[in-house]
Amino acid sequence: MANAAAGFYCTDVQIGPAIFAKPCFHCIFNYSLTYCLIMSELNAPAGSPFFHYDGSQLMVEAVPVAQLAERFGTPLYVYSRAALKAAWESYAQPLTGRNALVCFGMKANSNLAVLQQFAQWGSGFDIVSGGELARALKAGARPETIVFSGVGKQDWEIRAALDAGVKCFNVESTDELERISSIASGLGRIAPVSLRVNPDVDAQTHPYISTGLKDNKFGIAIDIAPQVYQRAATLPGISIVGVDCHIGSQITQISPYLDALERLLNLLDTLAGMGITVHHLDIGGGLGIRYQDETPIAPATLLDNVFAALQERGYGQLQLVMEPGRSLVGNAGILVTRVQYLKHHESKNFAIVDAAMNDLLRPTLYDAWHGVLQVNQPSDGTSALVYDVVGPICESGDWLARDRTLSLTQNDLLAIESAGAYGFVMSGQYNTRPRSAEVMVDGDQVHLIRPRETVEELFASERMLPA
Ligand SMILES: Cc1ncc(COP(=O)(O)O)c(C=O)c1O
Ligand SMILES: N[C@@H](CCCC[NH3+])C(=O)O
Repeated sequence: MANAAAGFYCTDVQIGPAIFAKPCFHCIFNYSLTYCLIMSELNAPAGSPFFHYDGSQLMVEAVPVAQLAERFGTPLYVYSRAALKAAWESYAQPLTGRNALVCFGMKANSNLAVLQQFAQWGSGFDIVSGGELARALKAGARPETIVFSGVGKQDWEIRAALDAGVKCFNVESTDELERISSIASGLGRIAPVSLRVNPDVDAQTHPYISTGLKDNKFGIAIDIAPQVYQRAATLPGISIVGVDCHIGSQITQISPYLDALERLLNLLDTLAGMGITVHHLDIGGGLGIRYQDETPIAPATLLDNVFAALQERGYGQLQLVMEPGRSLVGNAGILVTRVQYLKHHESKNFAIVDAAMNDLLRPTLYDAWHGVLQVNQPSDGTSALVYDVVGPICESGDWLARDRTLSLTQNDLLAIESAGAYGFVMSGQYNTRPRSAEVMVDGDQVHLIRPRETVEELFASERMLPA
């Protein structure tokens, strides 16, 4: 691999589309090309080329994390642009030359700068609200690459999506279908529609993020899908363009995808028998990432299987749409936090940090495991203890990590790994805590992509009663 210091770039070697717009910091750190690509494909958290140690200092690309914490304060979300790009390429490369559209499931991370990068790389977007539509458009999304999912689309959101000219509505109920038709007809429009089918498949993930079982609120039961399509075909404001499903999130087995696909292909057969044909098949998002020791499925593996099944069943001409969220951003971000106090109870040691459940809700909500790194690895032999890393919020559920062996003193910095997906977007202001800042690192460049909220901003729009 070329040496960046000598003025060569990764784009000089044959790795498909250029992953790096800047000199390749992988090379600077003397990683091999194979290593870079394997790490990118596995989307590995710390230890990846994007978040790595230079001596005892944790770096994001070419920037020391401690420097970012000094400059912007903590808690702080930090994203690596190169990690985003590598994750994007893990989909884009296997899709080269294929009839496919990746629509980033932007609920995972909707910062405008993040959306802007994906839009520039050619991504479409999966949205679930009028707010997400506005964000996507602001960030440069092309409306014809936007699919609109969600069980509760409101009239104004349907109108906004029609006005924008989205690719399609992923319709999740018969009531919604009727409403979209009536709004579209009222506007003299035809709404492009794909039914989100609930295939009753167990995604083998956390129950809160499983969406394709018949007891989940999502989609239209596959048993009744043919009759709903039949109804759709008769409605004045509807044009049928696709079939859609999304069975859940943080999926690490391929079998649920293939089971769902099999059911969708059977449905396509039934529809064809009814004279209904579609332009695209949307298999949703859901690919998992490595938080701890999971073995995620590489997008290329899933795609090879999906395209093989489509060919075999005679649907090779369909456009394949995907809606990945977490796997595009999850391991491209960390949450940096500073230790405030250390506290030792008889049976527990607590590291009380300045980030909390309002900043990263996943541990509280799902018992989720996130890696914890010391931003400066101690060299002075500070003795390690087993800590619960907890926040300042008045809830016992306010924890970020449990039972971690760390060598800590007050004011040390920690990095919570795999925080790029469902991190900032799920943050709140509980306990009147301003939401954190977000920065994006690009090689040795640092961009503040969302300043920290101020306390005053938190209640600036509130009104007191007359005295
Ligand atoms: C309809 C839909 N599409 C895409 C996604 C993105 O999923 P993930 O982040 O698991 O890839 C979600 C969230 O689970 C979703 O609900
Ligand atoms: N918020 C979830 C994922 C939800 C997926 C949305 N359908 C998580 O943090 O894992």
